[in-house]
Amino acid sequence: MIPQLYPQVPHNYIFELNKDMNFSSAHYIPDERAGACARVHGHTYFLNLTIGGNELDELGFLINFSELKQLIHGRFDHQLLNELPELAGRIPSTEKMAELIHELVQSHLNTLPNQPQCLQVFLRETPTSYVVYRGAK
Ligand SMILES: Nc1nc2c(c(=O)[nH]1)N=C([C@H](O)[C@H](O)COP(=O)(O)OP(=O)(O)OP(=O)(O)O)CN2
Ligand SMILES: [Zn+2]
Repeated sequence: MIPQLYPQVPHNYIFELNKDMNFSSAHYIPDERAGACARVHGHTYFLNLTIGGNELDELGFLINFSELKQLIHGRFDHQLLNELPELAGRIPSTEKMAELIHELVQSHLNTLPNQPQCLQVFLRETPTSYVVYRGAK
């Protein structure tokens, strides 16, 4: 995996966990204003998740790294994003994907007794294009 630089998120949590992963997906932007992106094409997305919290679980984890990978890579890798039920009614832009990933991760974190928080989603779609999403305040 190519080392990435991504912005740091300010917070006061004792622990900050970061998980990097790639997933390869096809998509299209269903509007002629998107030009060539209106045709089905693929990306190897790079994702960095930043999770914060003050309490660990009985394993000493804020959240198991592999749970985060399963939650996102397991769902989006080698899929046509436009056809996924999670994307129903949403355009699979980088912005909307980052927002959805934040929702999926935070929903999972909300089930954990130690209540970690998803502080930042960094989603790179191409070598020259990325989005940072931090959720509603
Ligand atoms: N704000 C957004 N603009 C665009 C998105 C998007 O998700 N949000 N997506 C696309 C296309 O899907 C495309 O795959 C990526 O666009 P782009 O960065 O223009 O891709 P290039 O590799 O051609 O970029 P260059 O820097 O010109 O090489 C379009 N816009
Ligand atoms: Zn694209």
